Amino acid sequence: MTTETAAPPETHAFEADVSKLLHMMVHSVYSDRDVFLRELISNAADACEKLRYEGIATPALLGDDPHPRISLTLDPDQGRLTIEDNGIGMTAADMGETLGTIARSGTKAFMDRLAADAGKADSQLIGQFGVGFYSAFMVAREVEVFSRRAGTDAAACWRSDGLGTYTIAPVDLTEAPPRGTRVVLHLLDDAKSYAERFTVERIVKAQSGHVPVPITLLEKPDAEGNLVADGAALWLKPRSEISEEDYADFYRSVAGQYDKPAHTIHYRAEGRYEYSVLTFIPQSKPFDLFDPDRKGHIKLYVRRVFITDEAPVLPRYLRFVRGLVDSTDLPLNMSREMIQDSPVLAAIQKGVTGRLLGELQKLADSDGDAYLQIWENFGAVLKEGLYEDFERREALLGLARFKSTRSGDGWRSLKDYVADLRENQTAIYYATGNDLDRLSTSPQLEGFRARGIEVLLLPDQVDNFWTTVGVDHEGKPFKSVTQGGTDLTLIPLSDDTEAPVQADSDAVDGFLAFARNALAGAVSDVRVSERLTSSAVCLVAPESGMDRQLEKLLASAGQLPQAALPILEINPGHALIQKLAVVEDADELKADLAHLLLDQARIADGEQPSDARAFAERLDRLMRRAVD
Ligand SMILES: Nc1ncnc2c1ncn2[C@@H]1O[C@H](COP(=O)(O)OP(=O)(O)OP(=O)(O)O)[C@@H](O)[C@H]1O
Repeated sequence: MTTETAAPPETHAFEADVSKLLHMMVHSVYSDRDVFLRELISNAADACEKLRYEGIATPALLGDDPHPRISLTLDPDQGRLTIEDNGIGMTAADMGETLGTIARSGTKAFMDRLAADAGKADSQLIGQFGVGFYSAFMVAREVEVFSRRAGTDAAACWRSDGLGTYTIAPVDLTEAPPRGTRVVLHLLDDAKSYAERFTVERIVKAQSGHVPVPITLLEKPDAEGNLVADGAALWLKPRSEISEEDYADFYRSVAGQYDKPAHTIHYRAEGRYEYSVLTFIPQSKPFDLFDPDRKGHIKLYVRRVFITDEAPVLPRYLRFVRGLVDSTDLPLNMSREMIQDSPVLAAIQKGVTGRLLGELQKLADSDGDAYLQIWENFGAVLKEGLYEDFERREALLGLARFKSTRSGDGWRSLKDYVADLRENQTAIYYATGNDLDRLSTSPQLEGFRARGIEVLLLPDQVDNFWTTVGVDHEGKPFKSVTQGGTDLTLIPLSDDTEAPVQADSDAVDGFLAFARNALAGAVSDVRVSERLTSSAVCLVAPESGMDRQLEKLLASAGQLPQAALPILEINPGHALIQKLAVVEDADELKADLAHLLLDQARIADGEQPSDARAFAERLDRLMRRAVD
């Protein structure tokens, strides 16, 4: 059988982004060029898995060659390395779509980072992201891809020197694999060692030993092939037979990560449903951790057949976990969409989520330092579960670690917090913000410090949300230090704290009334504070109102028409307030000072004065008075 080969190759220009990427690859100073082989083997394995999946519905695609395989053929004389698979293959149109554009989401993220770094070709970045097919140009002066899509009678060749253009042309069927893809690398002079057995074998063993497709190595084009990786599914082997390196290697190939796993969880669930789980918690934050789509990365297999990595195997707040679940019970011939809605998948999700949280708790109990490393990387994501997963809120609260007015450089658990509750303390106090340093010096904390009451300092955006959903712990509600009254007076001052000086309350009341009037429209009330010991003023939210930080966040996102007016709290023991309270007949000065005090409280909260011009004028008047 032959195809029409007369058509001349069509020349195409790479997408602008691809050209940029290629330029970088070619001029890369990245020392670990070996990664190109992992990328190409992983593409070949993906192609085999895609075929395995399509072969379920259309067994004819597999023909008389049902077993997936990858071969690596070396040609040291010609300086060539060929990677061939009998997977799904590509049509000429597929090649145009996938090998001239950037398909890979990781590569897109890589390009974004590159753009953000003003085009600096940082070799570290290549290592961090991996850049798929194009990494071939780190070692090759020319790349040819011969491919034949399963079930078709046509083959095509893609060819490029990586310098701006590529060609696609139909080729005779004898030039392509009977099914699948052959990638031929014409190696650069300084990359000829990639056509040597020793080098290639070492790299495969180190990087791709656990891809679920067997890999054979041919030392020369016509040599006998040697098996260098058996394609056995690592996750189905007993734990006792798997070394830490095996796990780390598998993690890198399954997760496309370049670090080591911080924690590995491998087990087989037996009972109503049977499935194997092999998951990893990365050691560093993946680049897409805070992408808005919050996509998970667990691959779903059914009896060793890769089905999808889009299924919601884990809740979104566990999206940092990498790995796979292989189910025995899901039917293989179900569409991906139906699988997503299947009760079996729901049961698996429940089981795996519970187990992962349980394992994290075990780690927290047995190796606090290792656990804290995980929390530091992923705590902000796990806390989303406090908001979204009511059923596991207790478990998640148990896992949560916090910075607090007592944590110093360490972290505090709620168990620690509750153990140190002060007499009469009925709530767990917290302050939210986006800057830990500013939070820890905020005036609202003064009264709590004076009473030795610990305040949790919550700097992540998600903290503004979960704290509002009625969370409590051991019967103690969470309460914002900037919200409503505090009843702090019921809690005694610490022994080393002097009782605040109380000013003549009539005079203070008079000033409060004056300030209420002067600041009408800017605050909802002006009142005496229990929170302050050294600062003169602070702003708080009304008792029934939203926490101030959340309100600001929602208002700035346009989700609140207008933030509610705050309450200005005044420290009656503060020298300035005491003096101000007894000033008579100087209403203009007192009004200026009341406004300046309000602006001062806003600034302490990380805000701007409400009217910059009026603020400057008031300050100007005051400074003139001071020097007159
Ligand atoms: N051996 C192959 N067989 C079939 N298709 C391939 C093969 N190699 C590459 N491709 C196609 O080219 C595309 C681009 O490959 P590339 O490695 O750049 O990204 P990717 O594999 O899609 O990325 P990711 O690893 O993030 O999924 C692949 O998605 C696939 O469609």
